[in-house]
Amino acid sequence: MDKLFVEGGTPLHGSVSISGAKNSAVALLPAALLADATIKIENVPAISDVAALQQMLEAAGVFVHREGSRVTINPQGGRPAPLPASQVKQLRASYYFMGAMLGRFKQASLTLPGGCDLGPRPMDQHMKGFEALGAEVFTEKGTMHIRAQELTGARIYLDVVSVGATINIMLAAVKAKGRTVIENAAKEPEIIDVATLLSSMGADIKGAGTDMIRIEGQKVLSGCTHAIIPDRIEAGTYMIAAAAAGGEIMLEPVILEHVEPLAAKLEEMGVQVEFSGERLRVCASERLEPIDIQTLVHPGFPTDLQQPMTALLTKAEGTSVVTDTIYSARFKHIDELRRMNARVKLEGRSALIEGPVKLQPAAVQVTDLRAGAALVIAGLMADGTTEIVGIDDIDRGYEHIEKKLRALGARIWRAPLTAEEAQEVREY
Ligand SMILES: CC(=O)N[C@H]1[C@@H](OP(=O)(O)OP(=O)(O)OC[C@H]2O[C@@H](n3ccc(=O)[nH]c3=O)[C@H](O)[C@@H]2O)O[C@H](CO)[C@@H](O)[C@@H]1O
Ligand SMILES: C=C(OP(=O)(O)O)C(=O)O
Repeated sequence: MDKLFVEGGTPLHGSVSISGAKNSAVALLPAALLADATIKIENVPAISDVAALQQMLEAAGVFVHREGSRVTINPQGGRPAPLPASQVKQLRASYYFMGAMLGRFKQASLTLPGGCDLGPRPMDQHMKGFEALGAEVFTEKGTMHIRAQELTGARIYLDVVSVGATINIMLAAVKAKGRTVIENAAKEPEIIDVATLLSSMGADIKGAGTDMIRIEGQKVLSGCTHAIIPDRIEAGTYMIAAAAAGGEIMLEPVILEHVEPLAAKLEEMGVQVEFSGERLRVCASERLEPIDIQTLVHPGFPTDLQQPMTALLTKAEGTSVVTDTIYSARFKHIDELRRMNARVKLEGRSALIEGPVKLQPAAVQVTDLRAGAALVIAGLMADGTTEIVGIDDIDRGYEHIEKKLRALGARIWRAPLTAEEAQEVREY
């Protein structure tokens, strides 16, 4: 276990290269189980969520080889073996093994997945989808079991717009008999990315990226090569970091439409954002206007950037209101920001952030992945050295965060925790 030190006060300058999207990668690796031949996935981020998924695939008898950012997966030796609970609990996306194993083996057994603690994260819509396809779902001693004699296409209306349920149902439905229609589907770019991989494998999927997805099931899916889209949340985090620390940075590659909701909000604050092809330039402003933000399903403002934005808004000149309509309790970072002198009031699902304040360095604890990003950004703004523990959560989703920030001129470094500190983080 490590901790991060961030010495604030240095503006960011230079270029940062954006890795492949975490939320695509974590679905694409399990999706490879569905193929009858080798799948090559390019632009795979070097993050601990991916490492855990690799171990889970290997536990299921699948050959996985990583070379640089390319991962080769040969799923032919795959079997519906129980997956190691310690890895399953490490991340939310372990749940994609349910859809992928159900599609491939007509059965799956999994302990409840982990991931960020953002308030209740039920999986009823995933189960509703699996049951509609003909599976029986039951839980025994904390393990979920899903079994089907045969999977048959069905019309499935999602009561809640869910990224995970949409992808999980797609994974099972590509191997079901006949046509599946997912109504009120989520429209996030990562869903299109998963559909692109499955289509390259020979699946027949129409409408990914709209709220109605139609899938004609196939008996056999072939091998292919697929490159993951750039991570819009990682890109967004560096955009916010530049606005917070000051300076001017270039990000590449970035897909304009994917970061548009954030770019629009930063521009409202007075930050300059310019696109040229897949390059994006962010130029900070001395004076930042306060803004209101509501997180929404795509193409609305992404909840995953709500926490980093809260940190930035402590610098705006006036009161900003951030409302998270997706997660009721995605505010655990607020207490840590308050330790750094932030003035934030919580009212239900909204945070009222009063600015501008000069953030002070403190010893702070990461409570979840994007809370970690928020604390790094706060550290870049603070007058002195901030010490951040619990950074395993940051490593779940950001490839070499301190190296990328250092290359932009930030003073940030990593050091091992003492035995006592490690114990405190475990007990937190
Ligand atoms: C690995 C991954 O891709 N994680 C992302 C994914 O999480 P995840 O797929 O878990 O998020 P969902 O889109 O499913 O959740 C959205 C909302 O629906 C609710 N819900 C979800 C499923 C369900 O069966 N029942 C239900 O009520 C959730 O509690 C939440 O309030 O999308 C979230 C919303 O963009 C992002 O914050 C996460 O980064
Ligand atoms: C909430 C997130 O991740 P997960 O769903 O994996 O917990 C995130 O990426 O911000």
